[in-house]
Amino acid sequence: MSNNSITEQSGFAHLTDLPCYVLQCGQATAVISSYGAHLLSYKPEAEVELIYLSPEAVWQNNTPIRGGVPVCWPWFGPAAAEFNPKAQKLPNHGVVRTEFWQVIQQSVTETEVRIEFRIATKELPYTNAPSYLSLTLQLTEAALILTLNSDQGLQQAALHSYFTVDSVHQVSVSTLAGAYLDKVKAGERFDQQHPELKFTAEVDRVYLDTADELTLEQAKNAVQIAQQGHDASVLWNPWIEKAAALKDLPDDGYLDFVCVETARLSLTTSAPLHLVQQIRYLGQLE
Ligand SMILES: O=P(O)(O)OC[C@H]1O[C@H](O)[C@H](O)[C@@H](O)[C@@H]1O
Repeated sequence: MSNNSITEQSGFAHLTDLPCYVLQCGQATAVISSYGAHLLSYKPEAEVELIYLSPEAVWQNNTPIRGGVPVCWPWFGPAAAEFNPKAQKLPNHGVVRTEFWQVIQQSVTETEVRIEFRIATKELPYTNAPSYLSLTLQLTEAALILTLNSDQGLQQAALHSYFTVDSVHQVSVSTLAGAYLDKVKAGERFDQQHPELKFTAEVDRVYLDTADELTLEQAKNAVQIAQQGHDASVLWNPWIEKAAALKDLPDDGYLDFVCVETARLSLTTSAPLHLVQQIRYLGQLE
């Protein structure tokens, strides 16, 4: 008999009263909130946390949680004109980060623990919008898999994962190739020169046509990030000045995480969404 389980819990870390579900599969645990269907923690082993949550994150008053894995949908970043025909003031990264989602399925087996959240689209400011979004979290002993699904319609989406690191100065993400748009340089297009990206300044890059697998390596350990259904991966670290400007991040908080985001950003397709990010701990490095 396994001790695999799903348990409801009120609050996680300093986020008192936040409604959460704790999943356990063998030694692995994950914590996800129904607010934003927001993953807050993934520990493949008891003492190993892979996800960063800002100690200054808040969730009341329509604020998205800083850290974890925010779900960006149905647009990414500031809403493009296609999503915003009336040029309204719209939230960054869409509308589902600050909504409560419904749990529609839970299952616990010997090998996998799974929970599925769903949210129906409220009135969106544009036509040709999809009607729902669902997020499935699958936890096994070997990996955590997040999957976003929705029906047809114009939509962008991202699993905006914040990975915790010992020091941003000792992190690299590989294997990167091809073109990227550099949002730090007004979206200008560049070609990646090295297969590895190291963080030495603000990074906000949209890599187009990225590999299906990326590796986040730091001094002591490594994490594999496998993706499907994406047309881009976004790498982000706000660095010193932007971190200081973010109210819900400590000034030196930028040292403690990098974001590796699996995204679908195309504005020229209305195909149903199926976006997957799988996180696998590769363990201690020799
Ligand atoms: O502050 P947020 O709305 O959560 O956005 C945080 C960041 O998300 C993504 O990584 C974008 O590429 C960045 O431009 C943005 O600053």
